[in-house]
Amino acid sequence: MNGAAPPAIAGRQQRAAAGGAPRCLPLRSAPAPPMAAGRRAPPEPGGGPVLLQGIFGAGPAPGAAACSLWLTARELQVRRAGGCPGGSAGTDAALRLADCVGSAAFPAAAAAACFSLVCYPLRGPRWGPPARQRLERTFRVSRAPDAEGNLRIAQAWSRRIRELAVPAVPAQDGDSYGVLPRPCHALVLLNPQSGSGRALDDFQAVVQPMLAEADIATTVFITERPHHAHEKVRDEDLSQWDTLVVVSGDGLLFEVVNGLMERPDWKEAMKKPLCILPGGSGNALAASINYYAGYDHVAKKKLLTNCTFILCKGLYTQMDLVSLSTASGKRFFSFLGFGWGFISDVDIDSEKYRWLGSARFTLGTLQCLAKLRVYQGRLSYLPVAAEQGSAPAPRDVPAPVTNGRVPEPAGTEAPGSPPPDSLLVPLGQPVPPHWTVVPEEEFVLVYAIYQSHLGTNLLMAPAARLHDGCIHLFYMKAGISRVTLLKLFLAMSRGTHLDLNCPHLSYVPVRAFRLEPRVAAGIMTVDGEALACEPVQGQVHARLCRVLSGS
Ligand SMILES: Nc1ncnc2c1ncn2[C@@H]1O[C@H](COP(=O)(O)OP(=O)(O)OP(=O)(O)O)[C@@H](O)[C@H]1O
Repeated sequence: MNGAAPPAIAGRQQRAAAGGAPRCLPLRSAPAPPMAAGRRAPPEPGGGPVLLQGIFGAGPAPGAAACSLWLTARELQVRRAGGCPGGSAGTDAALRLADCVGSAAFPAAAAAACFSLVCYPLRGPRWGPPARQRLERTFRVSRAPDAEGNLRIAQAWSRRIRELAVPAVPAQDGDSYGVLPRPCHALVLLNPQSGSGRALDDFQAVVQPMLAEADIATTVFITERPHHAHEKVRDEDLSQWDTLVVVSGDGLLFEVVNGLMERPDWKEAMKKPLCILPGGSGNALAASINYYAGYDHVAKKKLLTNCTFILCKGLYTQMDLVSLSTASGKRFFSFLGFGWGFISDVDIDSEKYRWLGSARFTLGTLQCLAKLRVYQGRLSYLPVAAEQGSAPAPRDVPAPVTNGRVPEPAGTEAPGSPPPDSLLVPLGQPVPPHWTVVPEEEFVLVYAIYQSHLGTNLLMAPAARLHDGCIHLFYMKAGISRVTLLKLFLAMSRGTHLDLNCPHLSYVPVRAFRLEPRVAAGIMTVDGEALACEPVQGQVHARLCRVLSGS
Protein backbone atom coordinates (compact mmCIF):
# COMPACT_ATOMS: atom_id res chain seq x y z
CA MET A 1 0.00 0.00 0.00
CA ASN A 2 1.26 3.44 -0.68
CA GLY A 3 1.53 6.11 1.95
CA ALA A 4 -0.71 8.75 0.29
CA ALA A 5 -3.97 9.45 2.07
CA PRO A 6 -7.09 8.35 0.17
CA PRO A 7 -8.56 11.66 -1.00
CA ALA A 8 -12.08 10.76 0.07
CA ILE A 9 -11.05 10.04 3.65
CA ALA A 10 -8.71 12.99 3.81
CA GLY A 11 -11.36 15.34 2.45
CA ARG A 12 -13.91 14.22 4.99
CA GLN A 13 -11.52 14.45 7.87
CA GLN A 14 -10.30 17.91 6.93
CA ARG A 15 -13.90 19.05 7.01
CA ALA A 16 -14.35 17.40 10.39
CA ALA A 17 -11.20 18.92 11.81
CA ALA A 18 -12.28 22.33 10.56
CA GLY A 19 -15.44 22.10 12.59
CA GLY A 20 -17.79 20.22 10.20
CA ALA A 21 -19.83 17.25 11.44
CA PRO A 22 -17.38 14.41 12.05
CA ARG A 23 -18.49 10.97 10.85
CA CYS A 24 -16.70 9.19 13.65
CA LEU A 25 -18.19 7.54 16.69
CA PRO A 26 -16.80 9.50 19.67
CA LEU A 27 -15.79 7.53 22.71
CA ARG A 28 -17.32 8.36 26.03
CA SER A 29 -15.46 11.16 27.81
CA ALA A 30 -12.96 10.17 30.46
CA PRO A 31 -10.50 11.91 32.77
CA ALA A 32 -7.22 13.12 31.29
CA PRO A 33 -4.83 10.20 30.85
CA PRO A 34 -1.70 9.43 32.79
CA MET A 35 0.94 9.47 30.02
CA ALA A 36 2.88 6.43 31.20
CA ALA A 37 1.85 3.95 28.57
CA GLY A 38 3.47 1.05 30.43
CA ARG A 39 0.79 1.21 33.14
CA ARG A 40 -1.84 -0.25 30.82
CA ALA A 41 -2.50 -3.94 30.58
CA PRO A 42 -1.36 -5.49 27.27
CA PRO A 43 -4.00 -6.31 24.65
CA GLU A 44 -6.19 -9.36 25.11
CA PRO A 45 -4.78 -12.71 24.00
CA GLY A 46 -5.61 -13.20 20.34
CA GLY A 47 -4.62 -9.72 19.23
CA GLY A 48 -0.93 -10.70 19.18
CA PRO A 49 2.12 -8.67 20.23
CA VAL A 50 1.72 -4.88 20.42
CA LEU A 51 3.30 -3.16 17.39
CA LEU A 52 2.39 0.45 18.23
CA GLN A 53 0.84 2.06 21.28
CA GLY A 54 0.03 5.58 22.31
CA ILE A 55 -2.45 8.00 23.85
CA PHE A 56 -4.52 10.21 21.56
CA GLY A 57 -7.65 12.29 21.44
CA ALA A 58 -10.66 10.10 20.73
CA GLY A 59 -11.93 12.28 17.91
CA PRO A 60 -10.78 15.12 15.65
CA ALA A 61 -11.87 18.03 17.88
CA PRO A 62 -9.29 19.74 20.19
CA GLY A 63 -11.31 18.95 23.33
CA ALA A 64 -11.80 15.24 22.55
CA ALA A 65 -11.40 12.87 25.52
CA ALA A 66 -8.18 10.88 25.58
CA CYS A 67 -7.88 7.18 24.83
CA SER A 68 -5.13 4.58 24.65
CA LEU A 69 -4.55 2.76 21.38
CA TRP A 70 -2.86 -0.61 21.00
CA LEU A 71 -2.12 -1.79 17.49
CA THR A 72 -1.48 -5.48 16.95
CA ALA A 73 -1.24 -7.46 13.71
CA ARG A 74 -4.94 -8.18 13.90
CA GLU A 75 -6.70 -5.30 15.58
CA LEU A 76 -6.66 -1.77 16.90
CA GLN A 77 -7.73 -1.79 20.53
CA VAL A 78 -9.21 1.42 21.89
CA ARG A 79 -9.42 1.97 25.65
CA ARG A 80 -10.70 4.87 27.64
CA ALA A 81 -7.73 6.51 29.24
CA GLY A 82 -9.28 6.47 32.70
CA GLY A 83 -9.87 2.72 32.77
CA CYS A 84 -13.01 0.88 33.65
CA PRO A 85 -14.98 1.33 36.84
CA GLY A 86 -13.26 -0.76 39.47
CA GLY A 87 -9.81 0.33 38.39
CA SER A 88 -8.95 -2.23 35.68
CA ALA A 89 -8.24 -1.07 32.17
CA GLY A 90 -10.97 -2.23 29.80
CA THR A 91 -11.17 -2.44 26.02
CA ASP A 92 -13.85 -0.10 24.72
CA ALA A 93 -13.51 -1.26 21.14
CA ALA A 94 -11.40 -3.69 19.16
CA LEU A 95 -11.42 -2.76 15.50
CA ARG A 96 -10.47 -5.81 13.43
CA LEU A 97 -8.00 -4.91 10.70
CA ALA A 98 -9.58 -7.60 8.53
CA ASP A 99 -12.61 -5.28 8.42
CA CYS A 100 -10.56 -2.17 7.61
CA VAL A 101 -10.55 -0.83 4.02
CA GLY A 102 -8.53 2.35 4.44
CA SER A 103 -6.71 4.76 6.70
CA ALA A 104 -5.53 8.35 6.24
CA ALA A 105 -3.49 10.98 8.11
CA PHE A 106 -3.98 14.72 7.81
CA PRO A 107 -3.18 18.01 9.63
CA ALA A 108 -5.67 19.38 12.15
CA ALA A 109 -6.23 22.72 13.89
CA ALA A 110 -3.93 23.98 16.68
CA ALA A 111 -0.73 22.30 15.33
CA ALA A 112 -2.27 18.86 15.81
CA ALA A 113 -2.80 16.07 13.29
CA CYS A 114 -5.33 13.25 12.92
CA PHE A 115 -5.42 9.74 11.58
CA SER A 116 -8.56 7.86 10.77
CA LEU A 117 -9.56 4.39 9.70
CA VAL A 118 -12.67 3.10 7.99
CA CYS A 119 -13.92 -0.39 8.77
CA TYR A 120 -16.89 -2.41 7.57
CA PRO A 121 -17.58 -4.89 10.39
CA LEU A 122 -20.35 -7.43 10.04
CA ARG A 123 -23.30 -6.15 12.00
CA GLY A 124 -26.53 -8.04 12.46
CA PRO A 125 -29.91 -6.40 12.74
CA ARG A 126 -32.12 -7.92 15.42
CA TRP A 127 -33.81 -9.90 12.67
CA GLY A 128 -32.09 -11.04 9.54
CA PRO A 129 -28.53 -11.92 8.56
CA PRO A 130 -25.55 -9.70 9.41
CA ALA A 131 -24.07 -7.54 6.68
CA ARG A 132 -21.15 -5.16 6.49
CA GLN A 133 -21.72 -1.66 7.83
CA ARG A 134 -19.49 1.39 7.79
CA LEU A 135 -17.64 2.50 10.91
CA GLU A 136 -15.12 5.36 10.90
CA ARG A 137 -12.88 6.34 13.80
CA THR A 138 -10.60 9.37 13.96
CA PHE A 139 -7.86 10.03 16.53
CA ARG A 140 -6.16 13.33 17.30
CA VAL A 141 -2.38 13.53 17.75
CA SER A 142 -1.08 16.52 19.76
CA ARG A 143 1.77 15.23 21.87
CA ALA A 144 4.63 16.53 19.62
CA PRO A 145 5.58 20.21 20.07
CA ASP A 146 4.93 21.14 16.43
CA ALA A 147 2.54 20.39 13.57
CA GLU A 148 5.14 18.46 11.53
CA GLY A 149 5.93 16.16 14.43
CA ASN A 150 2.25 15.40 15.03
CA LEU A 151 1.66 14.76 11.33
CA ARG A 152 4.61 12.37 11.23
CA ILE A 153 3.13 10.36 14.14
CA ALA A 154 -0.31 10.31 12.50
CA GLN A 155 1.22 9.18 9.19
CA ALA A 156 3.18 6.41 10.89
CA TRP A 157 0.01 5.02 12.50
CA SER A 158 -2.01 5.34 9.33
CA ARG A 159 0.68 3.66 7.21
CA ARG A 160 1.02 0.77 9.66
CA ILE A 161 -2.75 0.29 9.80
CA ARG A 162 -2.90 0.14 5.98
CA GLU A 163 -0.06 -2.37 5.84
CA LEU A 164 -1.68 -4.61 8.44
CA ALA A 165 -5.08 -4.38 6.75
CA VAL A 166 -3.78 -6.05 3.56
CA PRO A 167 -5.32 -9.53 3.51
CA ALA A 168 -3.00 -12.47 4.06
CA VAL A 169 -2.68 -14.79 1.09
CA PRO A 170 -3.83 -18.29 2.14
CA ALA A 171 -0.64 -20.22 2.90
CA GLN A 172 -1.69 -23.69 1.74
CA ASP A 173 -2.51 -22.58 -1.81
CA GLY A 174 -0.43 -19.42 -2.09
CA ASP A 175 0.29 -19.52 -5.83
CA SER A 176 -3.42 -19.29 -6.57
CA TYR A 177 -3.89 -15.96 -4.83
CA GLY A 178 -2.82 -12.34 -5.14
CA VAL A 179 -3.70 -8.90 -3.77
CA LEU A 180 -4.46 -5.76 -5.80
CA PRO A 181 -1.83 -2.99 -5.52
CA ARG A 182 -2.52 0.41 -3.91
CA PRO A 183 -3.22 2.86 -5.26
CA CYS A 184 -5.27 0.80 -7.68
CA HIS A 185 -6.87 1.74 -11.02
CA ALA A 186 -10.08 -0.02 -11.95
CA LEU A 187 -11.96 0.02 -15.23
CA VAL A 188 -15.63 -0.23 -14.27
CA LEU A 189 -17.99 -1.63 -16.92
CA LEU A 190 -21.56 -0.82 -15.97
CA ASN A 191 -24.80 -1.85 -17.68
CA PRO A 192 -27.39 0.81 -16.77
CA GLN A 193 -30.20 -1.45 -18.03
CA SER A 194 -29.33 -4.48 -15.90
CA GLY A 195 -31.77 -5.72 -13.30
CA SER A 196 -34.39 -3.14 -12.45
CA GLY A 197 -32.25 -0.32 -13.91
CA ARG A 198 -30.65 0.92 -10.66
CA ALA A 199 -27.06 -0.17 -11.31
CA LEU A 200 -25.70 3.35 -11.90
CA ASP A 201 -27.49 4.87 -8.88
CA ASP A 202 -26.32 2.04 -6.63
CA PHE A 203 -22.79 2.34 -7.95
CA GLN A 204 -22.67 6.04 -7.12
CA ALA A 205 -24.36 5.69 -3.73
CA VAL A 206 -22.76 2.51 -2.38
CA VAL A 207 -19.70 1.53 -4.39
CA GLN A 208 -17.86 4.72 -5.29
CA PRO A 209 -17.51 6.05 -1.71
CA MET A 210 -16.16 2.70 -0.50
CA LEU A 211 -13.65 2.45 -3.35
CA ALA A 212 -12.41 5.98 -2.66
CA GLU A 213 -11.83 5.02 0.98
CA ALA A 214 -9.82 2.01 -0.18
CA ASP A 215 -7.64 4.07 -2.56
CA ILE A 216 -9.17 2.49 -5.67
CA ALA A 217 -9.57 5.00 -8.51
CA THR A 218 -12.24 4.24 -11.09
CA THR A 219 -12.89 5.02 -14.73
CA VAL A 220 -16.50 4.17 -15.55
CA PHE A 221 -17.51 2.81 -18.94
CA ILE A 222 -21.30 2.74 -19.33
CA THR A 223 -22.47 0.21 -21.90
CA GLU A 224 -24.89 1.53 -24.51
CA ARG A 225 -25.92 -1.75 -26.16
CA PRO A 226 -25.37 -5.49 -26.09
CA HIS A 227 -21.82 -6.50 -27.07
CA HIS A 228 -20.42 -3.08 -26.14
CA ALA A 229 -18.42 -4.42 -23.18
CA HIS A 230 -17.19 -7.35 -25.29
CA GLU A 231 -15.73 -4.95 -27.88
CA LYS A 232 -14.32 -2.63 -25.23
CA VAL A 233 -12.25 -5.26 -23.42
CA ARG A 234 -11.26 -7.03 -26.65
CA ASP A 235 -9.63 -3.84 -27.97
CA GLU A 236 -8.58 -2.10 -24.74
CA ASP A 237 -5.00 -1.41 -23.63
CA LEU A 238 -5.30 -3.36 -20.38
CA SER A 239 -1.93 -2.30 -19.00
CA GLN A 240 -3.49 0.87 -17.53
CA TRP A 241 -5.88 -1.13 -15.28
CA ASP A 242 -5.20 -3.24 -12.22
CA THR A 243 -8.67 -4.81 -12.31
CA LEU A 244 -11.80 -4.92 -14.49
CA VAL A 245 -14.94 -4.39 -12.43
CA VAL A 246 -18.33 -5.39 -13.84
CA VAL A 247 -21.36 -3.70 -12.26
CA SER A 248 -24.24 -5.61 -13.75
CA GLY A 249 -25.77 -9.07 -13.90
CA ASP A 250 -23.94 -12.16 -15.07
CA GLY A 251 -24.62 -11.36 -18.73
CA LEU A 252 -22.16 -8.48 -18.89
CA LEU A 253 -19.39 -10.51 -17.24
CA PHE A 254 -20.00 -13.22 -19.87
CA GLU A 255 -19.32 -10.55 -22.52
CA VAL A 256 -16.16 -9.43 -20.73
CA VAL A 257 -14.77 -12.96 -20.36
CA ASN A 258 -15.40 -13.75 -24.03
CA GLY A 259 -14.04 -10.40 -25.19
CA LEU A 260 -10.82 -11.10 -23.28
CA MET A 261 -10.59 -14.63 -24.67
CA GLU A 262 -10.80 -13.24 -28.22
CA ARG A 263 -7.60 -11.26 -27.77
CA PRO A 264 -4.40 -12.60 -29.31
CA ASP A 265 -2.79 -11.96 -25.89
CA TRP A 266 -5.60 -13.78 -24.03
CA LYS A 267 -3.18 -15.65 -21.77
CA GLU A 268 -1.90 -12.37 -20.39
CA ALA A 269 -5.32 -10.69 -20.47
CA MET A 270 -6.86 -13.46 -18.37
CA LYS A 271 -4.42 -12.66 -15.58
CA LYS A 272 -6.20 -9.33 -15.06
CA PRO A 273 -8.35 -9.83 -11.94
CA LEU A 274 -12.08 -9.50 -12.65
CA CYS A 275 -14.63 -8.36 -10.14
CA ILE A 276 -18.42 -8.69 -10.22
CA LEU A 277 -20.58 -6.22 -8.32
CA PRO A 278 -24.25 -7.21 -8.42
CA GLY A 279 -26.46 -4.90 -10.48
CA GLY A 280 -28.61 -7.46 -12.28
CA SER A 281 -31.55 -9.57 -11.30
CA GLY A 282 -29.87 -12.99 -11.01
CA ASN A 283 -26.37 -12.06 -9.76
CA ALA A 284 -25.38 -15.71 -9.49
CA LEU A 285 -21.61 -15.21 -9.41
CA ALA A 286 -21.88 -12.39 -6.86
CA ALA A 287 -24.08 -14.60 -4.65
CA SER A 288 -21.59 -17.47 -5.04
CA ILE A 289 -18.61 -15.30 -4.07
CA ASN A 290 -20.58 -13.99 -1.09
CA TYR A 291 -21.22 -17.62 -0.08
CA TYR A 292 -17.58 -18.73 -0.56
CA ALA A 293 -16.50 -15.81 1.65
CA GLY A 294 -18.58 -17.31 4.45
CA TYR A 295 -21.19 -14.55 4.57
CA ASP A 296 -24.84 -15.22 5.24
CA HIS A 297 -27.23 -15.14 2.34
CA VAL A 298 -28.07 -11.49 1.57
CA ALA A 299 -29.46 -9.67 -1.46
CA LYS A 300 -29.68 -6.20 -3.00
CA LYS A 301 -27.65 -3.45 -1.26
CA LYS A 302 -26.30 -5.80 1.42
CA LEU A 303 -24.93 -8.14 -1.24
CA LEU A 304 -23.54 -5.15 -3.13
CA THR A 305 -21.83 -3.90 0.06
CA ASN A 306 -20.34 -7.32 0.81
CA CYS A 307 -19.01 -7.66 -2.75
CA THR A 308 -17.63 -4.10 -2.77
CA PHE A 309 -15.91 -4.84 0.53
CA ILE A 310 -14.26 -7.86 -1.10
CA LEU A 311 -13.03 -5.58 -3.91
CA CYS A 312 -11.74 -3.04 -1.36
CA LYS A 313 -9.71 -5.74 0.40
CA GLY A 314 -8.25 -6.71 -3.00
CA LEU A 315 -7.70 -10.46 -2.54
CA TYR A 316 -8.16 -12.36 -5.80
CA THR A 317 -7.92 -15.99 -6.77
CA GLN A 318 -8.25 -18.18 -9.85
CA MET A 319 -11.54 -19.26 -11.38
CA ASP A 320 -12.31 -22.15 -13.70
CA LEU A 321 -13.98 -21.51 -17.04
CA VAL A 322 -15.87 -24.00 -19.18
CA SER A 323 -15.33 -24.01 -22.92
CA LEU A 324 -18.61 -24.69 -24.75
CA SER A 325 -18.68 -25.63 -28.43
CA THR A 326 -21.82 -25.84 -30.55
CA ALA A 327 -22.55 -27.92 -33.65
CA SER A 328 -22.72 -24.73 -35.72
CA GLY A 329 -19.11 -23.94 -34.81
CA LYS A 330 -19.50 -21.33 -32.08
CA ARG A 331 -17.28 -21.42 -29.02
CA PHE A 332 -17.90 -19.66 -25.70
CA PHE A 333 -16.10 -19.43 -22.41
CA SER A 334 -18.53 -19.67 -19.54
CA PHE A 335 -17.98 -19.01 -15.82
CA LEU A 336 -21.40 -19.89 -14.44
CA GLY A 337 -23.48 -22.49 -16.18
CA PHE A 338 -25.08 -24.00 -19.24
CA GLY A 339 -28.73 -24.99 -19.23
CA TRP A 340 -31.54 -26.50 -21.27
CA GLY A 341 -35.15 -26.94 -20.27
CA PHE A 342 -36.99 -25.68 -17.23
CA ILE A 343 -34.37 -23.37 -15.67
CA SER A 344 -33.39 -21.80 -18.98
CA ASP A 345 -37.05 -21.30 -19.87
CA VAL A 346 -37.63 -19.49 -16.55
CA ASP A 347 -34.55 -17.35 -17.11
CA ILE A 348 -35.44 -16.21 -20.61
CA ASP A 349 -39.26 -16.19 -20.33
CA SER A 350 -39.07 -13.93 -17.27
CA GLU A 351 -36.92 -11.31 -19.06
CA LYS A 352 -40.11 -9.33 -19.66
CA TYR A 353 -40.52 -8.93 -15.88
CA ARG A 354 -37.00 -7.49 -15.45
CA TRP A 355 -38.46 -4.47 -13.58
CA LEU A 356 -39.39 -6.87 -10.74
CA GLY A 357 -35.73 -7.53 -9.95
CA SER A 358 -35.07 -11.05 -8.60
CA ALA A 359 -38.81 -11.60 -8.06
CA ARG A 360 -39.01 -12.14 -11.83
CA PHE A 361 -37.67 -15.67 -11.32
CA THR A 362 -40.44 -16.56 -8.83
CA LEU A 363 -43.09 -15.41 -11.27
CA GLY A 364 -41.30 -17.14 -14.17
CA THR A 365 -41.06 -20.41 -12.19
CA LEU A 366 -44.80 -20.44 -11.52
CA GLN A 367 -45.56 -19.75 -15.17
CA CYS A 368 -43.20 -22.46 -16.46
CA LEU A 369 -44.60 -24.94 -13.91
CA ALA A 370 -48.07 -24.37 -15.34
CA LYS A 371 -46.92 -25.40 -18.84
CA LEU A 372 -44.30 -27.98 -17.80
CA ARG A 373 -42.52 -29.31 -20.88
CA VAL A 374 -40.35 -32.32 -21.69
CA TYR A 375 -37.20 -32.11 -23.83
CA GLN A 376 -35.79 -35.05 -25.76
CA GLY A 377 -32.11 -35.57 -26.32
CA ARG A 378 -28.99 -37.53 -25.38
CA LEU A 379 -26.79 -36.48 -22.45
CA SER A 380 -23.26 -37.85 -22.01
CA TYR A 381 -20.52 -36.90 -19.60
CA LEU A 382 -17.04 -37.63 -18.34
CA PRO A 383 -17.46 -38.12 -14.57
CA VAL A 384 -14.73 -36.80 -12.28
CA ALA A 385 -14.56 -40.20 -10.56
CA ALA A 386 -14.11 -42.19 -13.79
CA GLU A 387 -11.45 -39.84 -15.01
CA GLN A 388 -9.52 -40.15 -11.75
CA GLY A 389 -10.00 -43.92 -11.44
CA SER A 390 -9.34 -45.21 -14.93
CA ALA A 391 -7.69 -42.83 -17.29
CA PRO A 392 -8.00 -43.96 -20.91
CA ALA A 393 -5.10 -45.85 -22.45
CA PRO A 394 -2.87 -43.62 -24.61
CA ARG A 395 -4.38 -44.95 -27.85
CA ASP A 396 -7.87 -43.97 -26.58
CA VAL A 397 -6.92 -40.39 -25.69
CA PRO A 398 -9.01 -38.18 -27.97
CA ALA A 399 -7.44 -35.52 -30.11
CA PRO A 400 -8.27 -32.11 -28.60
CA VAL A 401 -10.96 -30.15 -30.41
CA THR A 402 -11.70 -26.48 -30.83
CA ASN A 403 -15.04 -25.27 -32.20
CA GLY A 404 -16.02 -28.92 -32.63
CA ARG A 405 -13.10 -29.60 -34.98
CA VAL A 406 -9.73 -31.25 -34.50
CA PRO A 407 -7.06 -28.52 -34.58
CA GLU A 408 -3.59 -28.64 -36.08
CA PRO A 409 -1.13 -31.07 -34.43
CA ALA A 410 0.26 -29.84 -31.10
CA GLY A 411 2.92 -27.19 -31.49
CA THR A 412 1.70 -26.03 -34.91
CA GLU A 413 -1.33 -24.00 -33.74
CA ALA A 414 -1.14 -20.24 -34.32
CA PRO A 415 0.37 -18.26 -31.44
CA GLY A 416 -2.39 -16.80 -29.31
CA SER A 417 -5.00 -19.35 -30.41
CA PRO A 418 -7.39 -20.26 -27.61
CA PRO A 419 -6.80 -23.36 -25.46
CA PRO A 420 -7.80 -26.64 -27.13
CA ASP A 421 -10.42 -28.88 -25.51
CA SER A 422 -8.28 -31.90 -24.72
CA LEU A 423 -11.18 -33.97 -23.31
CA LEU A 424 -13.57 -33.59 -26.26
CA VAL A 425 -13.87 -35.25 -29.67
CA PRO A 426 -15.66 -33.53 -32.58
CA LEU A 427 -19.43 -33.36 -32.15
CA GLY A 428 -19.97 -35.55 -35.24
CA GLN A 429 -18.16 -38.49 -33.58
CA PRO A 430 -19.43 -40.66 -30.71
CA VAL A 431 -18.22 -39.72 -27.24
CA PRO A 432 -15.12 -41.63 -26.04
CA PRO A 433 -15.85 -45.07 -24.55
CA HIS A 434 -14.93 -44.08 -20.97
CA TRP A 435 -17.72 -41.47 -20.95
CA THR A 436 -21.14 -42.22 -19.44
CA VAL A 437 -24.23 -41.96 -21.63
CA VAL A 438 -27.46 -41.32 -19.69
CA PRO A 439 -29.93 -44.07 -20.66
CA GLU A 440 -33.02 -41.86 -20.42
CA GLU A 441 -33.60 -39.39 -23.23
CA GLU A 442 -36.51 -37.33 -21.87
CA PHE A 443 -35.68 -34.46 -19.55
CA VAL A 444 -37.40 -31.63 -17.75
CA LEU A 445 -34.07 -29.88 -17.36
CA VAL A 446 -30.34 -30.26 -17.82
CA TYR A 447 -28.10 -27.80 -15.99
CA ALA A 448 -24.31 -27.79 -15.83
CA ILE A 449 -23.30 -25.30 -13.14
CA TYR A 450 -19.76 -24.43 -12.01
CA GLN A 451 -20.55 -22.01 -9.16
CA SER A 452 -22.63 -22.60 -6.05
CA HIS A 453 -25.51 -20.26 -6.89
CA LEU A 454 -27.93 -20.25 -9.78
CA GLY A 455 -29.31 -16.91 -8.60
CA THR A 456 -29.25 -14.82 -5.44
CA ASN A 457 -31.77 -17.15 -3.78
CA LEU A 458 -30.83 -20.49 -5.36
CA LEU A 459 -27.99 -22.52 -3.85
CA MET A 460 -27.85 -25.22 -6.50
CA ALA A 461 -24.34 -26.67 -5.99
CA PRO A 462 -23.32 -26.09 -2.36
CA ALA A 463 -20.03 -27.98 -2.86
CA ALA A 464 -18.87 -25.88 -5.81
CA ARG A 465 -15.85 -23.58 -5.45
CA LEU A 466 -14.14 -21.10 -7.76
CA HIS A 467 -11.36 -23.47 -8.79
CA ASP A 468 -12.56 -26.96 -8.01
CA GLY A 469 -11.88 -28.11 -11.59
CA CYS A 470 -15.40 -29.45 -11.76
CA ILE A 471 -18.70 -29.05 -13.63
CA HIS A 472 -21.65 -29.84 -11.34
CA LEU A 473 -24.08 -31.55 -13.69
CA PHE A 474 -27.76 -31.80 -12.75
CA TYR A 475 -30.47 -33.41 -14.84
CA MET A 476 -34.11 -34.05 -14.13
CA LYS A 477 -35.86 -36.89 -15.91
CA ALA A 478 -39.39 -36.55 -17.28
CA GLY A 479 -42.26 -37.83 -15.13
CA ILE A 480 -41.71 -35.56 -12.11
CA SER A 481 -44.88 -33.98 -10.70
CA ARG A 482 -45.31 -30.24 -10.54
CA VAL A 483 -45.59 -30.38 -6.74
CA THR A 484 -42.28 -32.25 -6.39
CA LEU A 485 -40.60 -29.85 -8.79
CA LEU A 486 -41.84 -26.90 -6.74
CA LYS A 487 -40.64 -28.55 -3.51
CA LEU A 488 -37.18 -29.04 -5.06
CA PHE A 489 -36.93 -25.37 -6.00
CA LEU A 490 -38.07 -24.29 -2.55
CA ALA A 491 -35.42 -26.56 -1.00
CA MET A 492 -32.83 -25.12 -3.37
CA SER A 493 -33.12 -21.76 -1.62
CA ARG A 494 -31.39 -23.51 1.33
CA GLY A 495 -29.26 -25.84 -0.80
CA THR A 496 -31.06 -28.92 0.56
CA HIS A 497 -32.72 -30.14 -2.66
CA LEU A 498 -30.50 -33.22 -2.93
CA ASP A 499 -31.52 -34.25 0.61
CA LEU A 500 -35.04 -34.84 -0.73
CA ASN A 501 -33.64 -37.87 -2.63
CA CYS A 502 -35.94 -37.23 -5.55
CA PRO A 503 -35.55 -40.17 -7.98
CA HIS A 504 -36.06 -37.84 -10.94
CA LEU A 505 -33.17 -35.53 -10.02
CA SER A 506 -29.58 -36.66 -10.67
CA TYR A 507 -26.36 -34.91 -9.77
CA VAL A 508 -22.87 -35.86 -10.90
CA PRO A 509 -19.58 -33.92 -10.79
CA VAL A 510 -18.00 -34.11 -14.25
CA ARG A 511 -15.09 -32.73 -16.25
CA ALA A 512 -16.92 -32.61 -19.57
CA PHE A 513 -20.37 -33.22 -21.03
CA ARG A 514 -22.25 -33.37 -24.30
CA LEU A 515 -25.92 -32.64 -24.93
CA GLU A 516 -27.54 -33.60 -28.24
CA PRO A 517 -31.18 -32.46 -28.51
CA ARG A 518 -33.26 -34.75 -30.70
CA VAL A 519 -35.07 -31.77 -32.20
CA ALA A 520 -34.22 -28.09 -31.89
CA ALA A 521 -36.82 -27.42 -29.18
CA GLY A 522 -36.52 -25.14 -26.18
CA ILE A 523 -34.06 -22.50 -25.12
CA MET A 524 -30.47 -23.13 -24.17
CA THR A 525 -28.63 -20.64 -21.98
CA VAL A 526 -25.02 -19.94 -21.23
CA ASP A 527 -24.40 -17.76 -18.16
CA GLY A 528 -28.02 -16.64 -18.42
CA GLU A 529 -27.76 -15.58 -22.09
CA ALA A 530 -29.95 -17.34 -24.69
CA LEU A 531 -28.49 -19.71 -27.29
CA ALA A 532 -30.14 -21.42 -30.26
CA CYS A 533 -30.95 -25.05 -29.44
CA GLU A 534 -28.36 -27.36 -31.04
CA PRO A 535 -25.83 -30.00 -29.99
CA VAL A 536 -23.37 -28.59 -27.44
CA GLN A 537 -20.43 -29.98 -25.57
CA GLY A 538 -18.16 -28.50 -22.98
CA GLN A 539 -15.16 -29.14 -20.78
CA VAL A 540 -13.70 -27.41 -17.79
CA HIS A 541 -10.47 -25.40 -18.11
CA ALA A 542 -9.16 -25.15 -14.58
CA ARG A 543 -8.01 -21.78 -13.25
CA LEU A 544 -8.26 -19.95 -16.58
CA CYS A 545 -9.06 -16.50 -15.14
CA ARG A 546 -8.78 -14.54 -11.89
CA VAL A 547 -11.55 -13.07 -9.80
CA LEU A 548 -11.79 -10.95 -6.65
CA SER A 549 -12.91 -13.18 -3.80
CA GLY A 550 -13.08 -13.01 -0.05
CA SER A 551 -11.35 -16.33 0.61
N1 LIG B 1 -27.01 -0.33 -22.45
C1 LIG B 1 -27.55 -1.53 -22.69
N2 LIG B 1 -28.80 -1.64 -23.16
C2 LIG B 1 -29.36 -2.83 -23.37
N3 LIG B 1 -28.74 -4.02 -23.15
C3 LIG B 1 -27.49 -3.98 -22.69
C4 LIG B 1 -26.84 -2.74 -22.43
N4 LIG B 1 -25.61 -3.01 -21.95
C5 LIG B 1 -25.50 -4.36 -21.92
N5 LIG B 1 -26.62 -4.94 -22.36
C6 LIG B 1 -26.95 -6.38 -22.46
O1 LIG B 1 -27.88 -6.73 -21.43
C7 LIG B 1 -27.82 -8.12 -21.21
C8 LIG B 1 -28.19 -8.46 -19.77
O2 LIG B 1 -27.30 -7.85 -18.92
P1 LIG B 1 -26.99 -8.39 -17.47
O3 LIG B 1 -26.87 -9.85 -17.42
O4 LIG B 1 -25.83 -7.64 -17.03
O5 LIG B 1 -28.26 -7.96 -16.63
P2 LIG B 1 -29.44 -8.85 -16.09
O6 LIG B 1 -29.93 -9.75 -17.17
O7 LIG B 1 -30.41 -7.95 -15.46
O8 LIG B 1 -28.77 -9.65 -14.94
P3 LIG B 1 -28.79 -11.18 -14.56
O9 LIG B 1 -27.95 -11.86 -15.61
O10 LIG B 1 -28.20 -11.22 -13.21
O11 LIG B 1 -30.21 -11.57 -14.58
C9 LIG B 1 -26.43 -8.54 -21.62
O12 LIG B 1 -26.55 -9.49 -22.63
C10 LIG B 1 -25.79 -7.28 -22.20
O13 LIG B 1 -25.18 -7.55 -23.43
